[in-house]
Amino acid sequence: MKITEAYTIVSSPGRNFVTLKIKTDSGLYGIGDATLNGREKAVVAYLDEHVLPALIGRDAHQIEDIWHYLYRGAYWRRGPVTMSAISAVDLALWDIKAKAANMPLYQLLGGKSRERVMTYAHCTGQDIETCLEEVQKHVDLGYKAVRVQAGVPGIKTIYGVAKTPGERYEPADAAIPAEHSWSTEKYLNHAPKLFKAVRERFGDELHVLHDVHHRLTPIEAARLGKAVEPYHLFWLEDCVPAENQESMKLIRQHTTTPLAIGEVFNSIHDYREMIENQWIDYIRTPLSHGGGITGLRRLADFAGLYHIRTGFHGPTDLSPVCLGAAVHFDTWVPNFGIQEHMAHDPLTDEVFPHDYRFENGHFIAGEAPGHGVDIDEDAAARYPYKPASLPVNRLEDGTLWHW
Ligand SMILES: O=C(O)C(=O)C[C@H](O)[C@H](O)CO
Ligand SMILES: [Mg+2]
Repeated sequence: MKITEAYTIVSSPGRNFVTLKIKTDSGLYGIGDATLNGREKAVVAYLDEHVLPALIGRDAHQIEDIWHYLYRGAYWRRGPVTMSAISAVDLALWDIKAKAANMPLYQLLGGKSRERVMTYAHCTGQDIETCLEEVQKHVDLGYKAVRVQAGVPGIKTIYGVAKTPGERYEPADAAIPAEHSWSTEKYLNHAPKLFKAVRERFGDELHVLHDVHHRLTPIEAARLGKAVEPYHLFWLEDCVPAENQESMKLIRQHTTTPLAIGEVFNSIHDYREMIENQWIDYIRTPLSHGGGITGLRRLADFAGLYHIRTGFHGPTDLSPVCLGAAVHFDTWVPNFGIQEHMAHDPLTDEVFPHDYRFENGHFIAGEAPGHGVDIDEDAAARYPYKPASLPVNRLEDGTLWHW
C-alpha cells in the first residue's frame, strides 16, 4: 500500500492545531496530530520541507521502518519539533493500518485490557472556594478524578487559572509571550490549604491531582510533597523542571506523594534514569510528542517493568486526534494509570468528528476502524491560524523563571 499524498492542515477552531493527512493508493487515509503549542509553524515547516516529500511512494504498512528512517535518518535526533513531526506520521500510519485491518486501533495493539479509561478533569478557581465549586460541578458530571489549581493571594496570574471566572483557560493568549510573575514562597504557603479544603468537602475517595508546572527546586518540591501527604494526592505533577533526572531522587527520598512527570519530554532517553531508579510513578508524554504509538509503546513497556504507569497529557492544545488515539492506547496498555481531559472548544469538536465518548468519569474507545478521529477540511478552512505563544514567568525581582 503506497503513500501517494501527504499534507499538513493548519487551522484554529477555538485554538491552533496542525493536522497531518496521509493518503494511499488503496483509497485509505490516516490522520495525525502535529500540534506543538506556540511552535506550530516550526513543525509545519519540518514536515512540509523535510519529511513529507520523502514519504511519497513508501509502503504505508512499514511503520517501524519509517519511524527509524525519520529518527535515525535525520541525523539530528530527538527534540520537540522533530518528535512532533515523527509522532504525526506514526499516528497517521497506525490509523491507516487499523483501517486496513478493519479494526479499532486498540484491537491491533493487543486488545482491551479494560472496558473504559479513567480520566481527570481540570478544576480551577481564582480562590479556594471557587475551585471547590468547580470540583462539585465535575463530581456532578461523574468525574472520579480532578486536578485542582487555585489562585494564590499576592500572585496576579497563575498557571491553570482563567483570568476571569467562568472563562476557558488558555495560556497561549498573545502573539508575543505575556509576562507573568511568580513567588515560590507565596505558593508554598498556600497550596496545602487547597488540598485540605478539597478533602474536607469531598472526603477521601475522590482522586485529587495537582500540577506545579515546573516551578520549584527539588528541596522545595520535597517540602511540598511532604506537607501534602495527609491529603493523599493521586499525583503531584512536574514539581521541578527535570532535565536533570536526578532531581527526582532528592524529592523521592523525602516524600511518599506520587510523582508524575514528562509532558515536555519526547523520548525514552529523557526518562531512563528516573524509570530505572523508580524515582517517578507516572509518565506524561503524549502520543503526539513522544514518537506516536511506536515511541510510547516502547516507553510504556519499559516503565511497566518498574511499576510505573501511564498518565498521558491531554490539554486542549493536543487535538482530538491525539486524544482519540490515546483512548485506544489507554484501553490496551497493561500499565494504565489515568488520562488527562481538558474539554475542547465546541468549534474544535466540529472540525474533528470522533467516536470516543465520555461516560461517568471515563472515556470509552469507539469501534470504528482506525483511531476513530477525522478532520472536516472544509470546516477547518473556516478558522485561519492565529499566532499565539505561551507566557514567560519572572520572579518578583525580575529573574526569568520557569513558566
Ligand atoms: O495539562 C497540563 O498538565 C499542562 O501542563 C498543560 C500545559 O501547560 C500546556 O499543554 C502547554 O501547552
Ligand atoms: Mg502539566
